[in-house]
Amino acid sequence: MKTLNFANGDSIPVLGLGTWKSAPGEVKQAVIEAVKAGIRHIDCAAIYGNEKEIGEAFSELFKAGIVQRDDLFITSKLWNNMHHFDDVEPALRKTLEDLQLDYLDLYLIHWPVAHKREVIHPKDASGFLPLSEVPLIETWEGMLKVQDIGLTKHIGVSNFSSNKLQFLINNSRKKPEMNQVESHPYFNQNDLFDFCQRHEILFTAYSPLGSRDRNIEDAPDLFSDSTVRQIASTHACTPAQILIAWAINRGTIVIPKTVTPSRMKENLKASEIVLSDDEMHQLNQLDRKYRFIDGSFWIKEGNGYTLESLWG
Ligand SMILES: NC(=O)C1=CN([C@@H]2O[C@H](COP(=O)(O)OP(=O)(O)OC[C@H]3O[C@@H](n4cnc5c(N)ncnc54)[C@H](OP(=O)(O)O)[C@@H]3O)[C@@H](O)[C@H]2O)C=CC1
Ligand SMILES: O=C1CO[C@H](CO)[C@@H](O)[C@@H]1O
Repeated sequence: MKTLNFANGDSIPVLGLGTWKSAPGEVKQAVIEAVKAGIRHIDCAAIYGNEKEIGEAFSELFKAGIVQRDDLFITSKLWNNMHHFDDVEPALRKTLEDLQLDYLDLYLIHWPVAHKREVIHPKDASGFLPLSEVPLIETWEGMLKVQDIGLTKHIGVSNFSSNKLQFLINNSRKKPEMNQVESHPYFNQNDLFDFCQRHEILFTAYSPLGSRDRNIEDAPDLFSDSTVRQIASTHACTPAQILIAWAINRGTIVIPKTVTPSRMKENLKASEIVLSDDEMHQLNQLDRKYRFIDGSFWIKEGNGYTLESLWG
């Protein structure tokens, strides 16, 4: 499996398994099947509500000797209600307990949005905390601490704009090692990707297939796109494989979610597809700045967040 490297030489497999929406009752088997198929990178988050079951999968895989801990690259994310400096370590310890691990490979701040500790999903403005009260730099200091004490090898962020990354670069002793954001040919995020490359920050593309299990009303369908289909037919592969190959050929990490074993193999195989410069150009031309995760769920009247302040 192809990998990219962190500054210290540690590697991350370019293809990972997403686990959002992988339901209790299916996610354990999905992770076991994925690892058996050869996937070595699993993307988790406390908010996905399935880390306990994923932990059972890891425990079984290790006990059966199918892989060892250091064969896997495991990511998780700090939820928005644990942004205070003193909350970061307990949040990560809970994730480690659920995943039955001693350390993570990568821990990310999930969103540049803060909630009150007791509020997981705010219904209105009263559940939020303004960033002036819990500045992102405070949360980032908490991330540095959990890395220093060995609970995670690498630290980074998710859903951060270049301005927010620049702020951490300017104001901290260590910059994020990863930014995980939405990216696919309808929203290629070229500028943000360039920024990350210039600053040696790795870039992970989430929802690379268009978050298809959410059935978003009026959403465009990447699989029906005529350019994607035509390139798929040239390579005798599926549209999903072209979308994954596009992400990998341009130098990003990509984390398609699936609970279907045949798709795990299909997605893994996509990492071997080499796209020509012309094919990459055609796919890059498809950009229409379309977000399947538009962040509007964070904007509540009077909470101080706007789409401009979220993504800008
Ligand atoms: N940091 C963040 O804020 C976010 C992170 N993420 C991460 O990124 C991951 C992926 O994004 P997500 O939004 O889940 O959506 P994806 O774009 O990965 O789409 C997942 C859907 O595609 C289907 N699928 C997967 N492979 C294939 C294939 N080869 N052929 C046809 N259909 C396929 C899956 O079906 P099935 O499972 O039924 O096989 C599922 O319905 C998440 O699971 C999560 O780990 C996602 C959103 C936000
Ligand atoms: O990773 C993600 C999926 O789940 C979360 C909501 O429950 C999203 O906010 C987030 O972007």
